[in-house]
Amino acid sequence: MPSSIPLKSLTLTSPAKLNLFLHINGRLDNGYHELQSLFHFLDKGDELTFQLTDNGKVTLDCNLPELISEQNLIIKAVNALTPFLTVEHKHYGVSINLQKVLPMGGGVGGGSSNAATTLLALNQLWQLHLPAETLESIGKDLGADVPIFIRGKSSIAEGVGEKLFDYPIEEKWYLVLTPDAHVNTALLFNSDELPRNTTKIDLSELNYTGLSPNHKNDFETLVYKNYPAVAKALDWLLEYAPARLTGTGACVFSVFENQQEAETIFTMLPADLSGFIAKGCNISITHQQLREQLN
Ligand SMILES: C[C@](O)(CO)[C@H](O)COP(=O)(O)OP(=O)(O)OC[C@H]1O[C@@H](n2ccc(N)nc2=O)[C@H](O)[C@@H]1O
Ligand SMILES: Nc1ncnc2c1ncn2[C@@H]1O[C@H](COP(=O)(O)OP(=O)(O)OP(=O)(O)O)[C@@H](O)[C@H]1O
Repeated sequence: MPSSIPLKSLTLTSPAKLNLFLHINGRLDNGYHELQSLFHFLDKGDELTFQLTDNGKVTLDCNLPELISEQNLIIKAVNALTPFLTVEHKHYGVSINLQKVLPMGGGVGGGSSNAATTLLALNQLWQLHLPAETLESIGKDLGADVPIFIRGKSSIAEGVGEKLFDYPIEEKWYLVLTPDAHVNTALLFNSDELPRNTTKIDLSELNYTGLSPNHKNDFETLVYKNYPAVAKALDWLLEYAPARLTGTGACVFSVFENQQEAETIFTMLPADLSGFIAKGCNISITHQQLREQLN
């Protein structure tokens, strides 16, 4: 498509992320935590369709009607971009459809991913031409993980999560279990029982080779203790392979060399547990699709 003809619509997958490790290194005076975490993308996500309109209106439709609200991070992302519309484009609106697939409050970052996908899509549809750094800066006010989804590259996060460094790894297959538990991120960060003294890794010496004991998720013990559904899922996975919590949970995952190995374990999943299989990606699927649709 010639670049002079504006796109009328975009359909993009808004992917899940996993925190392959998550170390808490300390607590700052403002209550926030210094951390180090390896973020990797999965090839599974929510489907978002954006239709350009010329009525100045923003609408959101969703397969889960309870998600249609001004609090939805998609709407917040749209609102954060409207000040960037120029006078001649003030009539631009957008009609958005969200097909929610990812578990919510599961540590796979669905809400942050949706916000980032929205910023990336509207930057194209509304022809805002904002550089990635500006989108990341807008995104960080919507959620700590939004900039990572905007960058779209497997990354190590440092500081309170704002310092990002590319960290591509071998792309493998993940079995993710989705326990029926809603963890409260802020509460966990504030727990007296959260370990906060993991030694900071010198990133020039980091050699990530999978779920080895060299790396961990510092929330895991706390979440295991307080959320029986997470404990059950983790215990089940550990029967077959090393397993870990992502983010502050509730999802847990194991990694496999190929799809077949992951499928073999998945077929043994008891009826009272649920999950999915996905491939790890160094480049977010949103970015892969944007490249294809813009060329
Ligand atoms: C830890 C991660 O799960 C890793 O993916 C995410 O960064 C958390 O992202 P999120 O759920 O979007 O959480 P945010 O809304 O940014 O932060 C929720 C709360 O967690 C605490 N918080 C968050 C990040 C950080 N470095 N230190 C903190 O202490 C703060 O109390 C904050 O109010
Ligand atoms: N577009 C959205 N999709 C999902 N949840 C949203 C969205 N917008 C707002 N939310 C709210 O955010 C909450 C957490 O959603 P999300 O799926 O991002 O959690 P998460 O996977 O635990 O993320 P993280 O790993 O960043 O902690 C939901 O319970 C919901 O109330």
